[in-house]
Amino acid sequence: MRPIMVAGNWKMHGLSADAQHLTQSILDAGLEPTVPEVVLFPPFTLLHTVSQVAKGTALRWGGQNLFWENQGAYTGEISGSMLRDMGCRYVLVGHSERRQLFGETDAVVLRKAQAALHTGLIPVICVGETGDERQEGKTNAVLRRQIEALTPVLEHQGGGHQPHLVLAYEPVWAIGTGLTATPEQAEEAHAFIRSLVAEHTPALAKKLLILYGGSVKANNAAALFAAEDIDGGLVGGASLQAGEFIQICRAAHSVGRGV
Ligand SMILES: O=C(CO)COP(=O)(O)O
Repeated sequence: MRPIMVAGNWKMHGLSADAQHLTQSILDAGLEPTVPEVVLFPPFTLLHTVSQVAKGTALRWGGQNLFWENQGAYTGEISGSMLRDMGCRYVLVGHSERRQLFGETDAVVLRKAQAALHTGLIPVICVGETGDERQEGKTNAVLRRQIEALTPVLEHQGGGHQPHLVLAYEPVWAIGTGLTATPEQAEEAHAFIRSLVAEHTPALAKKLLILYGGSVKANNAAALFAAEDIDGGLVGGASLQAGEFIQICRAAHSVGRGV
C-alpha cells in the first residue's frame, strides 16, 4: 500500500508572522505524526521560519523551485544544496505557474529534477494539461509528452524502497479556479500517468506517489483521496488557512494508508 501525502504550496504568500502562525497551528492540531506525510512549501524567505518552528517534528518542508547549478554567478537563483541547508527534504519542480509564467520547458523541468535528486532532495514534479488542451482532447497526449520527458529520472528509480520522487497531477484549469477535477476525472488521469510510468519502470509505477492538485478543499479532499491512484494532495489556496488545511490532512488520515 502506498503512503499518503498532503503538501501545502503557499506560492508567493506570507510574511514571517504568518508562517510562524500557520506552521504552529498545524503542529498544534496534533495530527498523527506520519499519516499523512505533511509537507509545507513556503516561499524561500520563509523557509527559515518554518524550519525553526517545525524542526524535530514529523512536519516536512521544501522549496517551490530550484536552479540546476549548485553555485555561481546566477543572480536571484537558489540551488538544491541551499535548500538542503535550510533543512528541506522536498522541492517542487515544473509547477504549471513556472511552466506558463516563467517559460520552463520539459527540458528545464528534467534538468531541475536531476539537480534535485543529485543534491538529495525529493522532487515533486508537476504535470497537467490546460483547459484548452482538455477541450481539444489532448489531455493524454500532453501528459505523455510531460512524463516521457522525465524518462532519464524515472529510469533511475524503482529499486527496493520508497522512490525518491513524487509526481503531482495538476490540471491547469483547476488551479485557483474553484473548478476541481471530479474524483473520476482525476483518477482517470492518475491511472493514465501510472500506466505511462509502468511502460518504462514497472517497479516504480506501483510505488510512486501521484498527488492531485487543483482546488483541493476540506469538502472535496476525502472523495479525491479515496480514489485508487490518488496518493494525496498538493494544496494551494486552502493551505493558507490553517483550519482548512488541517481538515484536508484529517481527510487523508481517514483514508488509512500508513507509511
Ligand atoms: O497549484 C496548486 C498547488 O500547487 C493548486 O492551487 P489551488 O489549490 O489554489 O487550486
